[in-house]
Amino acid sequence: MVSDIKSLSPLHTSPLLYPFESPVFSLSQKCTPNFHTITKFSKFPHSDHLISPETMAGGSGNTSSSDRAGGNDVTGVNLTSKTPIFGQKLYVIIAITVIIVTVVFTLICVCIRRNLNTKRRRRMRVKHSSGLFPLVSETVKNESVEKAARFGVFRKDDEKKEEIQPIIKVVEGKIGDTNSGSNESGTSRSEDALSSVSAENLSGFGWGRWYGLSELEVATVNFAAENVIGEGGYGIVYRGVLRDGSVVAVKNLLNNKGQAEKEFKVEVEAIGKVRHKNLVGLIGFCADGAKRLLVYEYIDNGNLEQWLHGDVGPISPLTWDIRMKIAIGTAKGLAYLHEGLEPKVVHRDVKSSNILLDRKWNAKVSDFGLAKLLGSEKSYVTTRVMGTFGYVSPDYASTGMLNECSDVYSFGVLLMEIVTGRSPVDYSRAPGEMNLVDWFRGMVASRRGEELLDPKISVQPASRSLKRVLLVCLRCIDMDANKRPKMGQIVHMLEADDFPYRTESRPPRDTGTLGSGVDVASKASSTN
Ligand SMILES: Nc1ncnc2c1ncn2[C@@H]1O[C@H](COP(=O)(O)OP(=O)(O)OP(=O)(O)O)[C@@H](O)[C@H]1O
Repeated sequence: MVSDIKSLSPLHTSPLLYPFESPVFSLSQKCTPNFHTITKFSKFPHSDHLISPETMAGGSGNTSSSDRAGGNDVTGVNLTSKTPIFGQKLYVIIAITVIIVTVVFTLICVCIRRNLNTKRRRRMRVKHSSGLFPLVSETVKNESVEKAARFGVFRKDDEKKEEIQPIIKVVEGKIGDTNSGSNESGTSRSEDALSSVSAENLSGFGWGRWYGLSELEVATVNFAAENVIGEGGYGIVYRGVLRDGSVVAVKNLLNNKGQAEKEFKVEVEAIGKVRHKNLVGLIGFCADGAKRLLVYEYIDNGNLEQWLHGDVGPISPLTWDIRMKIAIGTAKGLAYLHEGLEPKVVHRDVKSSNILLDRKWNAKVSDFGLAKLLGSEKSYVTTRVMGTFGYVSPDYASTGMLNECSDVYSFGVLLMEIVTGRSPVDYSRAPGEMNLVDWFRGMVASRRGEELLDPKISVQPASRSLKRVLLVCLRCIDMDANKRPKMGQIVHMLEADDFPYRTESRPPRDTGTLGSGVDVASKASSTN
């Protein structure tokens, strides 16, 4: 027994552990006296004040004096003796206690640490959130930016650009001369005036930037095929990325018998200085030898023709409201050309492939290659008939006399295309439906206006809204060019909610002119 005790580590003889040993040192006893007693006991085993070793040893009384003298009289600390706790031996209980205390302590530490980390993270989240939009994880953000860049969808400062775009800058002073007169055919005097503008003195225009050919070659990777956006009658359009990272559209004009030079000058003259939210901005140019290139702001969502006639599935993403937004935007762009500039600009090629769209479905009128300038003192210019089949007004086609009313007619056809989803001329349709204008008039005249709606529009507009738009279409294609509304009026008609009802309440004379959609249809048909 004694040898057993001797072999025990000091920990086992620690007086603090005595309370587990005997009822004498039970936990119910006050701590201090016990501690004091125990300490004293270990130092002075014979003290009178001490509880006898016999008592501590459970009354065995077998402890030798030598043991006591050596300070090892720990008979009361028999670690192998059984305790009342589940009948376990003391050292087992001690070991379990030590383990439990260690585990609990570790758990507490872990909990405190975790709590601190969560608080710190919460603080960071609040710091980075504006509260206006949900936070996106960096991985997702990077992925979408990369994807966008790969597909040329947008760049970071696109939003900023959009805020800058709506600035309307009126052309300062006249550009070139304009003319009118029924004796001229072919090249007009305005074109003659334009031809005096050489590539070398373009810098005198005071707008845009002169790009070096090499700069545009780098931007388009040597005019690589994979950067081709599309090809029109006047050149190939490429997507390019300039040195500063901005994305542009570069039109490489075809140099066909000096055509490039001509188109170049016309575009530069017509829209060089013009800035309007609904007109594609011409931001610069390049003239190098015989080569002529135009640099435009890049519009990232294709053109209206693709969205109306492309493969978009059974339901078009172009809802009625989006279509109206596009129509109104286009009308505003044209209204600016006709009514906001001096000399006014007649576009001459209004059609769906020339209406570019951004990601917010803002319409941007593009392709001013056929544009004509028309001074306020002239009511028309006579010129070669140019434009696109199906959109050209019959009066201009038959006389060659051009003014803004021709654009209004083309806009009317475009609006029909927007409503119906049909092309102006479609040979794949039944004979009575090949020509959109004729079919459209006939349908409205027979009070079948509702059937005109593009079946790919999932949610039908209110009949009142549809009627209003049908009416605008018919007014734009009036056979009497002078009766067609101005583009500014068209903007108001399309934007006004109660337009048809206001006109219905007009006196009979006016009703005869405007009337309801159906009345006008009958009138329009009869004038045809
Ligand atoms: N600034 C631009 N941003 C993005 N795409 C453009 C831009 N300008 C033109 N495009 C696209 O390039 C293509 C060719 O345009 P372009 O104006 O040369 O010809 P078009 O209008 O298609 O045909 P047309 O010669 O009969 O007028 C079109 O698909 C058009 O959508």
